[in-house]
Amino acid sequence: MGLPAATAAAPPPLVEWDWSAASNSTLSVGGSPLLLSQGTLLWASAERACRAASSAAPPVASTSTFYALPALMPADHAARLVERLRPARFDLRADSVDNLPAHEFYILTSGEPARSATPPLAAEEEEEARLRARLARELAPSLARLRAAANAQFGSICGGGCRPCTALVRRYRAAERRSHPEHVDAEAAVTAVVGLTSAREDFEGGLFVSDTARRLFVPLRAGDALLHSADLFHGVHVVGGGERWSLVVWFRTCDKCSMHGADGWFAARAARGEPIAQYLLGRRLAQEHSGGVAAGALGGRSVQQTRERRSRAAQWLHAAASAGFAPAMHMLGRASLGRGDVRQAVAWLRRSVECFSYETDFGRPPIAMRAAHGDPPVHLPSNRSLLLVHLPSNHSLLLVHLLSNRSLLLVHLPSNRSLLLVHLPSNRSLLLVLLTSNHSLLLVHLLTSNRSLLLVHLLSNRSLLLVHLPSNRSLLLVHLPSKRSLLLVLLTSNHSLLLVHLLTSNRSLLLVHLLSNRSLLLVHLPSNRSLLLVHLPSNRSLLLVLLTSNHSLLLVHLLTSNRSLLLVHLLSNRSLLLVHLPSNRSLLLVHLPSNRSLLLVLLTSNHSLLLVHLLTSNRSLLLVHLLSNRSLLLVHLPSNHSLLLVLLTSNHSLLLVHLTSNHSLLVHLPSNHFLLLVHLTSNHFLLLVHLPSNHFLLLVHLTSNHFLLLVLLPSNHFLLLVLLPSNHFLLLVHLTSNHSLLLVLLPSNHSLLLVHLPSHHSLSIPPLPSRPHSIQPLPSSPRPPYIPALPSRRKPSISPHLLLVHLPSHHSLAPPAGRRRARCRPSDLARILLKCAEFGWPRPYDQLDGSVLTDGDQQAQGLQLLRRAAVAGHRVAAKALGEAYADGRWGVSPDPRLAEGWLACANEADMEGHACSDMASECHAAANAPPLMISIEPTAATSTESSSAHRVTG
Ligand SMILES: O=C(O)CCC(=O)C(=O)O
Ligand SMILES: [Fe+2]
Repeated sequence: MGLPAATAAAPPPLVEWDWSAASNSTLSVGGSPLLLSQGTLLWASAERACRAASSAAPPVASTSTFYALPALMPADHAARLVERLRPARFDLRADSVDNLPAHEFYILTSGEPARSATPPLAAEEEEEARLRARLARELAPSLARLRAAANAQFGSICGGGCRPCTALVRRYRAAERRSHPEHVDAEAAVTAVVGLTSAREDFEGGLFVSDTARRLFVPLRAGDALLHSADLFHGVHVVGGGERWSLVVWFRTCDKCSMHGADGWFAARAARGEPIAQYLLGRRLAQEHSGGVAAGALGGRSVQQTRERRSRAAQWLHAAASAGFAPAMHMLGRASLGRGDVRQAVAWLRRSVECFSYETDFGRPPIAMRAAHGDPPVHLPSNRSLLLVHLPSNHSLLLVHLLSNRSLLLVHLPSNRSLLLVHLPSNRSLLLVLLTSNHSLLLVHLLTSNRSLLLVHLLSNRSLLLVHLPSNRSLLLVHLPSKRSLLLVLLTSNHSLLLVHLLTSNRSLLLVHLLSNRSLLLVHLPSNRSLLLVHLPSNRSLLLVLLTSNHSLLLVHLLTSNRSLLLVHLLSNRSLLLVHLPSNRSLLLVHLPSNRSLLLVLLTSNHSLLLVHLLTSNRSLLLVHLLSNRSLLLVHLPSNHSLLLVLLTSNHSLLLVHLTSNHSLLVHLPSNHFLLLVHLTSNHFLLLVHLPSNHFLLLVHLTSNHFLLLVLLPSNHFLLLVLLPSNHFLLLVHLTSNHSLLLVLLPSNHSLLLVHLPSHHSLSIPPLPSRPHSIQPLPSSPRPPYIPALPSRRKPSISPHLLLVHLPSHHSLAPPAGRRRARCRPSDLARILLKCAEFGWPRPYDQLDGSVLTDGDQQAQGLQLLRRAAVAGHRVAAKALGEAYADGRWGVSPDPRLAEGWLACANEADMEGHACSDMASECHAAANAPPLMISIEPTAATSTESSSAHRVTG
């Protein structure tokens, strides 16, 4: 499969920055001294294997300088800031670095207390505004010290004009976010990071700097700060437990918080051949042409100028990539993806991952894009949770997520759009949700810790079937058909059975109670409120009580042990009672009350008992038959023609059949306490649960589209799950008692995917035989440096604990290139994306950048998705739309004004990070316009960046 993750080296060790060589200096700020410890990161030449053969000379080495400011802020101020923010709502917007929820709280934007990012209730909004203002006040002395240091140490960047424009608090903790992949802060002139909790005390790891060969952790304690410029490649990784909080301050220049004067300081270094500077320059040019930092100049730029900037951006990025600089390769990959060139994108992104010397999340390509290229994408985040996505050729989607706490989340979306979701949390409970294409819902929740089982089945006819099997082995079954009758069966741990059938249509009630001593209690309350009660105690005598609405009482007690008969009849109203005891000792009893219901009891010579109760008012029929072998047969046929049948055989097993007018339910409970439940709904769904006495659970679900779901949970906590949809796709998940996971996937193309993940935490994806790479120059780039095929540079590290085998039908480990391509059309991907969008998955367009859809015959949908994403504040989408209108790609007519409008939206997002949601309303008019039909009312040109977006109509 040749996954990038498979070829990545081992996770980086926790190496700390060595400050012993740092040169210290002191700055006086407001009369008090500020200690500065200088660190230097040397960008050594990239490994030869990562460099292009065409770049003969090794790249120019360069350095990135940064400063540690010990105790910049008093530690108790840092602690107070954390405490104030603990109850606050953190922003979960997609992070611009890794697209995952950011978990950050903005205090300042544009140098002022930030506005709320998401519109909350007014009262909450006000409270947040007060909190921000208060934090801004409290932070002012620390920000002043940082500002002085930034202007003093980075004078060539700031020109003395740097001011704190953005301040935000980030939080890293379990179940939220543990890391922030490597990046440069390209949109800040200078950055300061202040630790709010202490490395080594509150957490391990934390902030690190990287030269792509290794990560060096900078152990900031609460109150310590790190000051750096855009050429510092850095990230965060918190190892193990613990909580890290940090204050991030982005400095920009002049009163308007722009990048004026601070955006080109690396140009000369780029020209000298420093890859990091070439990368920054390429990035910034790319940003500018798409409405990036130099927004002010955008209004006046022609489409031709935009093209030129893009081509220059590509040239610089190619230069850095040729020198083996992995982040530049990553950016070129993203650019290829934006153009819909999936193959080229994969080549670049794969290379960017390989050119790191350690395992990192940086550059991990979007999941679906990798799937489109034919690789079952495996995502292994640094917290060692496992995300596996398999997109077989039939476009069904299988997603398995195994979290570090060993809980398992499995989502299967077959091509017929039914959805299967299995969640197996670490406490070994199982949650299974199946939403088929006809919108019926199956939900199984199995809490293995106490072994209780909850099963909810909501059929498309809106009838509801609920089975609850708690740990004490009692069984509760509720069936609520669409006609609102209710069937409830309770089988308690002492093996007594309670069955309640409430037909709401006529409101008659049937209740059967089979006690643990195996006596039977039966109560029938028809709509006319007469009461029929049959009690068959364990000594096999029969007690029958009938209390009609007219208060007459009929009581029959038949003691079979001595065969004596006791009969009491109290007729309050002239109803008729008839008792017949023939010579063969059979007994016939007929009761015809004034309401003309009929009660008939027949005790034949072989001592079997037949009881018929026909309530003529609603014509429902109740029949009890106690055969000589002492089995009991009970038939209830209510007026709605549903049929309820209970048979208690001589071996005390119970057979219960409920056949409603829609042909639905059958339950069999044999004497050895096996439970067999078959549910056959009118739309031919079949649900079968088998629970043998040794607590194995077998569940089979066969929907009308021939989808088969089978779950087997043996008593030793093994879990076996087999899923066979109509397209012959087989999924088998086996979770053994030692908590290791075995997953077998056999798609319709007969390829086999097997993942074995043992219980201990060591997890790695084994590599597969390396395939030759062929990275082609980007078509849009004017004579870009050519990067030839490279040999795999590292020896794969095979973990003995993980077995991953992918065996396609022709038994080779990698399908031939032609076939791979055949499966990898962007239009396949488009279908998947549309499907995701249909299910309302969170921001599918984020994963795909939306733009893959704009390839081929689905441009209109692609544009619509991009538009939706842009309106939601997604700057990549706004950028892509802007570029589309600038170039006239994806079938849109070139339109400089629209291009400008969308790029301005993207730019606003770039500038403020969180301003997209506000821009959403400004972009709204443009966004709601039907695709390809947008026109602009002619207006006088204005200089404001985003005003054109307001003017869009149609
Ligand atoms: O949290 C940190 O220490 C740094 C975060 C960071 O690098 C950023 O937000 O750009
Ligand atoms: Fe950063």
